[in-house]
Amino acid sequence: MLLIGLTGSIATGKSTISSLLKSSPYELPIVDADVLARKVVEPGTSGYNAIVKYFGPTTPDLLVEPSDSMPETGPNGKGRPLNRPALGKRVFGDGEQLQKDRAVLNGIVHPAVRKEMFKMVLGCYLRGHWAVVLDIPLLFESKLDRFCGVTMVVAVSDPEIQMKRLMDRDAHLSREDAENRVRSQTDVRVKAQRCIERGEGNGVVLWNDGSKEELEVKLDEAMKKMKERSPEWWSWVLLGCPPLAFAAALWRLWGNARINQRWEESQAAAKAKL
Ligand SMILES: CC(C)(COP(=O)(O)OP(=O)(O)OC[C@H]1O[C@@H](n2cnc3c(N)ncnc32)[C@H](O)[C@@H]1O)[C@@H](O)C(=O)NCCC(=O)NCCS
Ligand SMILES: Nc1ncnc2c1ncn2[C@@H]1O[C@H](COP(=O)(O)OP(=O)(O)OP(=O)(O)O)[C@@H](O)[C@H]1O
Repeated sequence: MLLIGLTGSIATGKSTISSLLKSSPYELPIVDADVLARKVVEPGTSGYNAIVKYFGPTTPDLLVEPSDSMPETGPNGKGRPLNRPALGKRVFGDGEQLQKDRAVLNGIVHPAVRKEMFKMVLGCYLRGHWAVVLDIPLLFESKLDRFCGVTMVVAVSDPEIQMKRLMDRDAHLSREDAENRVRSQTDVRVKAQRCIERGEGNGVVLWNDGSKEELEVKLDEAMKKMKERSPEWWSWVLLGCPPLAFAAALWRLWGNARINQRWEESQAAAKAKL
């Protein structure tokens, strides 16, 4: 089964692409890291408890305010849900403390997300899907690209377009909040370059500065090429022969480790030149 790692930066169009891939003619299963990241911090989970313990004492508005519709102990007695915009203010940006707090939050959320992802991917493999889309904003940062047959980066070349789409969609964010969120991630053009350097067939960049219709056409071309390289019969062969599937996965891991080593060396060489 082909793992398609879909990434980009905030508001560059990942969800737009994943909803296209979910529907006809592709009808691919989607594993959405943002959705899982919400699930693993619901009241009562160990993720929720760890966040409340670490951030609670210094973040007075960490939980949703009690109200007529929100009891003090939460809707099911397990605590009130996290106030996500408040937690976002606490961790997004590039100050030292913000980076430290973000690393703590990532350390709580990411392992739980990876566990859920693994279960979902296994389910897709057992159902005989030829491919599954892993929609992961921090695909490269969390090194999950190692497991992907193809990485797909949705990027915009003009930062102003990204900022405008983010602020139009999330009207509650001030410009400063929006900039802090963008700055909390690797620049999307760097992700696009990294994707290109994976080479033909291993990396696809979808530039999304134009209209949604243009994006759809680009996606269609990319998916046609991908399907040619990874035909459906191959996923049935792998399903019928788990040792072969295991060997193919190891081969992929090794190939990706080499790709990533080349990228890190080129980044180090570029830094040394400065
Ligand atoms: C800080 C939180 C509570 C803010 O929640 P909010 O509902 O406002 O935003 P949401 O979760 O929808 O994220 C929106 C976008 O922000 C970006 N983002 C989220 N978390 C991070 C992070 N740790 N680092 C950089 N960018 C991030 C992603 O592009 C994401 O698509 C939330 O983003 C969070 O729990 N983040 C840590 C977990 C994480 O890394 N999630 C990303 C996928 S695993
Ligand atoms: N080509 C486009 N033209 C106009 N608007 C677009 C285009 N592509 C995406 N958008 C809009 O931009 C906003 C951000 O897109 P989307 O939600 O797909 O981004 P995302 O990368 O999934 O964001 P996040 O990282 O926050 O989950 C949405 O409101 C979407 O409708």
